[in-house]
Amino acid sequence: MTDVTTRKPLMAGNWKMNLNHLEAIAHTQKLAFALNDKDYKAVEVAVLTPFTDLRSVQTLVDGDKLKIKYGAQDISAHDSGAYTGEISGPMLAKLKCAYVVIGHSERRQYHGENEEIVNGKVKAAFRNGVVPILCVGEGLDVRKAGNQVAYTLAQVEGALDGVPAEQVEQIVIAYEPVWAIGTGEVATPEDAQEVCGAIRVRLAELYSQAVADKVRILYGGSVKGSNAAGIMAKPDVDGALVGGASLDAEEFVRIVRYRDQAVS
Ligand SMILES: O=C(CO)COP(=O)(O)O
Repeated sequence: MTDVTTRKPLMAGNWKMNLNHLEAIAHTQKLAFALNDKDYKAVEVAVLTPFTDLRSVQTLVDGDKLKIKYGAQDISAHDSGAYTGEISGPMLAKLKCAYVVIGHSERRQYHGENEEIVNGKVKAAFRNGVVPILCVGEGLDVRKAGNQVAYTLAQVEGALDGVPAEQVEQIVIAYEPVWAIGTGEVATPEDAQEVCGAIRVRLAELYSQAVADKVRILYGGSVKGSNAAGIMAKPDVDGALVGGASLDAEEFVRIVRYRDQAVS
């Protein structure tokens, strides 16, 4: 049994490598102008920006007391030192980042991030008080072979190795089937529920039902205003990690307001 009442839905926009710091300010202002207290009461809203945008977004959010949360798209496993080009947990914490995306499929694919690296980054985020949004999900070959559940659960277990229950209960896990990212190919609500539900069952086995009930599990992959309600209707889907559609303020607001849409 899952306890949906304790999990506030999270709609997080992963901007990927889009929007410079000036565009980031304009875009965040647009979102803030469109969203109201009713939205924030029902849903937590976050933007996950390129590193170069974070200081600008922080200044805007602090100055205007916005309720939008923000975070980064990657973190170093190390807290300081000779790691040219990397950004550390203490740096993100200083910018008051609420979240950091870890193990996105694009980083696994283009930057060779394996389970060990992802695990180190999850630990670095918790060490510095930044909540990881851990991305997992299978490619098309795994899906075609019908192994999506086993594959994704192995990623979850690898990423959480040695992470204590009191941290795990705060984590956000995003199930993003790689074949549905940026392709317009959305997993059906049933596909999303199958894997999100299996992740929760495994968390209950690894930790406890109480921990599993607290973890928010998002779906990601071609989420739009028109399909968000159907995905959100599933009991183990607690939000969405939105790529392309998060760059369009009106569309992202439609996703935040998924409750207004008919479940198709
Ligand atoms: O990768 C994603 C979010 O992290 C999903 O991207 P799209 O919404 O563009 O498919």
